[in-house]
Amino acid sequence: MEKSLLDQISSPEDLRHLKPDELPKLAQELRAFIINIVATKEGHLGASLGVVELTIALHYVFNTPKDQLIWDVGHQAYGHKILTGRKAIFHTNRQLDGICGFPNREESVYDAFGVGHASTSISAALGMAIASKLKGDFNQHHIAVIGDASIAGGMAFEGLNHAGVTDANLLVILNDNAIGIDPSVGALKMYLTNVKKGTQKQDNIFEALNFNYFGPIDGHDLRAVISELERLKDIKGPKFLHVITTKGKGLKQAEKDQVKYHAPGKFNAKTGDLFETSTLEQAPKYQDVFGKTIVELAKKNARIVGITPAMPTGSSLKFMMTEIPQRAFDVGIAEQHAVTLAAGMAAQGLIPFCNIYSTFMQRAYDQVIHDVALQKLPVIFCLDRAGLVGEDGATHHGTFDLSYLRSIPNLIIFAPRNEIELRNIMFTAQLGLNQPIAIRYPRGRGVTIDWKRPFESIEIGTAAFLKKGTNLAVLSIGNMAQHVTGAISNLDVSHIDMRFVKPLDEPLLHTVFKTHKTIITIEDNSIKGGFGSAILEFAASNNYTSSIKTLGIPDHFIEHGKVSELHKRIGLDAQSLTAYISSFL
Ligand SMILES: Cc1ncc(C[n+]2csc(CCOP(=O)(O)OP(=O)(O)O)c2C)c(N)n1
Ligand SMILES: CC(=O)[C@@H](O)[C@H](O)COP(=O)(O)O
Ligand SMILES: [Mg+2]
Repeated sequence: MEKSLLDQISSPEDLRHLKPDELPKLAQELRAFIINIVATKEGHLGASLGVVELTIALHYVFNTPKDQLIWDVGHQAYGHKILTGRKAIFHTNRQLDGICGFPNREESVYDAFGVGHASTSISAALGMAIASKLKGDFNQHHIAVIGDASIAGGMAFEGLNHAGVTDANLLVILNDNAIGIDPSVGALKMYLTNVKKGTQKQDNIFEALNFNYFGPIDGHDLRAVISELERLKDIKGPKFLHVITTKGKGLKQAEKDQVKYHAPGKFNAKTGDLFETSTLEQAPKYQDVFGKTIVELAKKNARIVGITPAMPTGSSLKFMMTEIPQRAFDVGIAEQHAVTLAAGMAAQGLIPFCNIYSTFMQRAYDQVIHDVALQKLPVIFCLDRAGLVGEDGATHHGTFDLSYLRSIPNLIIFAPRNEIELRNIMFTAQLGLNQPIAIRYPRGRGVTIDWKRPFESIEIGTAAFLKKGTNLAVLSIGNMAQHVTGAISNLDVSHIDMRFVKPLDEPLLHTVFKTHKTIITIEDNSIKGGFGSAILEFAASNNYTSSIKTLGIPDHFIEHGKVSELHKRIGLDAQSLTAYISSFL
């Protein structure tokens, strides 16, 4: 049987030997290959389908890996991975010990920069361009490919602003498909829509920033994209190419329902139809408990507002955006702005629930300290995707929040062990705490099917004694309590769900330390500086000499894989915990 074009490509070198009129067939094959693998192995789909032609054109025209190609976020880089020597292992994408779902410098020389979080590509590419120049290499190209939602992130603008006053050999390609995970928002989106209509070319915002602006061009017209890139190669200095694409291109359902097919889960590769899994008799996702509870609370309390930076679907704030649109805000990929916006609202007496994935909150650290905590503004942070998130891997695990938040004065930190606790702390927080609170909860489903129970308020700084035993006490935080409950069912040990990392339930801790010789802390946050560290500090400052063991995320970045596999690997699954705890009895 004749080899397909895709089978003949083990590196972009091979691609560059193809004739231009062979490229559309290659695009077809590449698209089919991505669809086939993602249909069974899961992952991000729509974004990679949308840039198939652009990916081929970039590797065809530029001399990668010498020329540096940087994908913003990197969820659209599947075609890039497949064309750069990873076709044979692409079926391991995002799986334990398989390749990473995002470009990763350790994985390939073609992955010029590690990504996962949005809006970093322009700064990174500019840094490389400046470095090339300082090293005396004037022939290297530096290309950042950034989406329309990511270019609205503050950091992207900071990069453009700097690049515009340099003579760096930088090409920024805007992949404009008018959608992020959810529809793009904001004035820039409206501006780009007008540019596409041809009404706003003369006062081009990118030209105003000293970029040479080209486009917009059809990003699925391979011939047009290649000829434009060839032309731009010879133009020095900062250049901007505006490319119009369709997210999900080539799969009917993915083009039609771009939100669902951003990362659709398993689907039928032939028909494109999703495999619906029954959710009957399953506990709800934490995100849905958040989304439904905020609506319930906001209907009774007109001061409640909801904020999400570009994750209405992922956070389930979309429920409030549908039911109470005037009080629910998607601010785009703008975590820093989301936090300070919440601070401003709180300063005026509103009750903002600011929902940010734990990993993306890392972006807004100064805003949490300077704009919220220092002024004791009662913002309610809901940090979704805390702990290990699974297949997105190291860039996305929410395993640092307890460490980076715990040192901030005035901030209450709470982690629910189940959905009821999440509801009740949301209820408690909106009653008025006069200070900010961070509520962190995990990705995925909880444990309580009948989660919608009447609200009960939670006394700040109180733990829950779940099991009484002798000599050894396990102190857990958040949904790690579920692992511990499973692990100790046959052991004579105490189990306390501490609930609050700050303030700690000190009266209860005094009792625990006085009555147990061994204390084991368990968290799905970094061991360094997290919940266990708080207990160590408590013991040291009270001169307790009990033996304290801290379990949690070890001091290295955790790879991708199923959450259950990762927990097992680091000894946080119930079975490993049983063995560990038993060794002290
Ligand atoms: C700092 C940060 N916030 C949020 C996200 C989650 N996220 C991943 S992709 C994405 C949308 C990106 O849209 P766009 O740049 O237009 O690319 P497209 O998916 O359309 O190709 C978002 C919000 C992220 N990765 N990083
Ligand atoms: C690429 C990216 O950052 C998002 O698409 C992320 O993968 C979403 O994660 P969830 O699936 O947990 O919403
Ligand atoms: Mg987009």
